[in-house]
Amino acid sequence: MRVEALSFGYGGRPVGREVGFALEAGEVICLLGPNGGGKTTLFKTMLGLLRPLGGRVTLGGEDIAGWKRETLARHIAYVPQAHSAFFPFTVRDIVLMGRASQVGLFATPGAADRKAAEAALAALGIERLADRAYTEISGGERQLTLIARALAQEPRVLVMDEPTASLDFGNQIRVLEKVRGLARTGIAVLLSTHDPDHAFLCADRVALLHEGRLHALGAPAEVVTAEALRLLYGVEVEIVTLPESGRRICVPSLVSF
Ligand SMILES: Nc1ncnc2c1ncn2[C@@H]1O[C@H](COP(=O)(O)OP(=O)(O)OP(=O)(O)O)[C@@H](O)[C@H]1O
Repeated sequence: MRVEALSFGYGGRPVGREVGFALEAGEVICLLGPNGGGKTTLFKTMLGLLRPLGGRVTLGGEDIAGWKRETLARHIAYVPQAHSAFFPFTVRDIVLMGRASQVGLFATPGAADRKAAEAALAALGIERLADRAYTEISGGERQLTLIARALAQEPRVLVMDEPTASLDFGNQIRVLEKVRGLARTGIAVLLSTHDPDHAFLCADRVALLHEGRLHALGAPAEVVTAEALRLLYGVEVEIVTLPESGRRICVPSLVSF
């Protein structure tokens, strides 16, 4: 998938300008940027939910602007920020809805669809929630359900908006592991996060969105620096390399200490 000189925003008012990058099969790109920085707006534009103010988004060389919703959904899955629920569908039904792009919105799901849904529930370790109402589970459990729904879709590209935001520490790590596993199967993953350590844990490349522009894009060690985090978030951070593993971690400091 390619994003080419993309400008995006609402009602003709740009939030981001001239953003360009290619998301390759089998890679994970982490998008970092401050609150209100335009990450969700970029994603919605990449998914064809918002019309670009300039530039274009292509998949397999074709501009997605002319694609029907169903065609898009056959290739790209979206995990939105965990939302509140209104209809008491079961978790299994929500995950099965991920198959709608494969079977058609009003077609009855077949055995293969049910199998894909069960496999997605198992992959996220939430089989025990399958018969619970989506309106009666926790925010983190909803997030896991939405990820399972995206998996059931069997997409080429997976766009995830802060997929770890409402998860407990264990589930954050398990979801990042899952993301790496998906990339190994050839899926291209773009995810936003507010935790730069997550970029160190799971990203092949990191993109920084600053004041509506792509400030940097590259290997985590090159892009996630103390200077960059100061610029993005206005805080002091030390990047420490662990002696045994060579892994990097971010250690923020409190100014008043
Ligand atoms: N529907 C909308 N109409 C008009 N402006 C919007 C709309 N949604 C968001 N915005 C504005 O667009 C800007 C970018 O918002 P966006 O949600 O893309 O940021 P974000 O990086 O995803 O933020 P966060 O990290 O807080 O989720 C913000 O200034 C926001 O107020």
